[in-house]
Amino acid sequence: MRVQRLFRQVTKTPLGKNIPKEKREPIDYSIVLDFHNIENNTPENRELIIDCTENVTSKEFEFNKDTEFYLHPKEWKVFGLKGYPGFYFIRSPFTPQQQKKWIKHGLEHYASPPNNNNLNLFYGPVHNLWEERPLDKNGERLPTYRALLDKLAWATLGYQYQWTPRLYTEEFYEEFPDDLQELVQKIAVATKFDPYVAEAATINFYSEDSIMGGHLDNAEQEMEKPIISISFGSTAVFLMGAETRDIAPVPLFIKSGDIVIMGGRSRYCYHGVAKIVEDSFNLDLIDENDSKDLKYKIKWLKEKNRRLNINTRQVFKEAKLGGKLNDK
Ligand SMILES: O=C(O)CCC(=O)C(=O)O
Ligand SMILES: [Fe+2]
Repeated sequence: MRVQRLFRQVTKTPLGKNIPKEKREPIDYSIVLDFHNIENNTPENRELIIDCTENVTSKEFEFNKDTEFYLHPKEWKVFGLKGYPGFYFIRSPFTPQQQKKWIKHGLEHYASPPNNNNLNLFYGPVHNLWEERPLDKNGERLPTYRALLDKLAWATLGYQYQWTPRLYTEEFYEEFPDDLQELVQKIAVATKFDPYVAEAATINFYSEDSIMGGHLDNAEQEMEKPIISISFGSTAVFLMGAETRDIAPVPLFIKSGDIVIMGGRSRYCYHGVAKIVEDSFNLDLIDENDSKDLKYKIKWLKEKNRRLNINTRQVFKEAKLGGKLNDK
């Protein structure tokens, strides 16, 4: 993906010396498609944007109400991308308060045992990533497991994806969270991908220097159902590629709360994250009145321009959800 290079900042001099952040050559984001600011797009990108809001939100959904987890669907703004039938972009359908609910869940439950994460591989199950530790012998409070938190890169829900053999097996299954299931099933109804059962999810934790190389998600037996991807925190430049690597991808911004649905053709396309935009953390998430715990998590996200991405998949053609669906 050559486009990827456009978002790579030069951080070192030719002699290998670090260039301080404020002295680095700024990145030019003008070619990045922005669903939040339609008028500001280049004419080429403007051509690619299809407003699907009417089609999606004028329907009478049985869930036509706001909840503590998302806004009323009539407030949703939904877009498609020309040439990618089955791709949808929902502009954040969450208030800052609702975004924080998902962030809290993501950081507390989704990233903790029995769900697998990248830390477990080295350190065994870490149950208390966020907890304050007991006072030390001088009565000083020890910090949280900061060093470990800094290394948190991914967690898995439902059928636990096995990264090395690149597969899911029925034996590695953990309960899929109901709130997330509920949300993505509503999104699937709205975008006509129902029935949809999220059987697995990956949670990705990005920080200011993270990228995700171009890849295909094709370990799922069921490829006709979309990947539903929800992000919080800082803004990413996402690259929506094609079926082969030699076709240039479309770069687009994903901001805090935005939802990307990769169904249809886009389900078979390469994609990746080229850049976490500098100083792009969603400042609406900062609220002095929040609990101490929540403020700590938000501060942790903001300090390294972090981004939390949750993406769900249906794994089996006949959804099994760990045997749960057969019990009914
Ligand atoms: O972070 C994102 O927006 C994309 C993540 C992704 O493509 C994946 O986890 O497979
Ligand atoms: Fe992916």
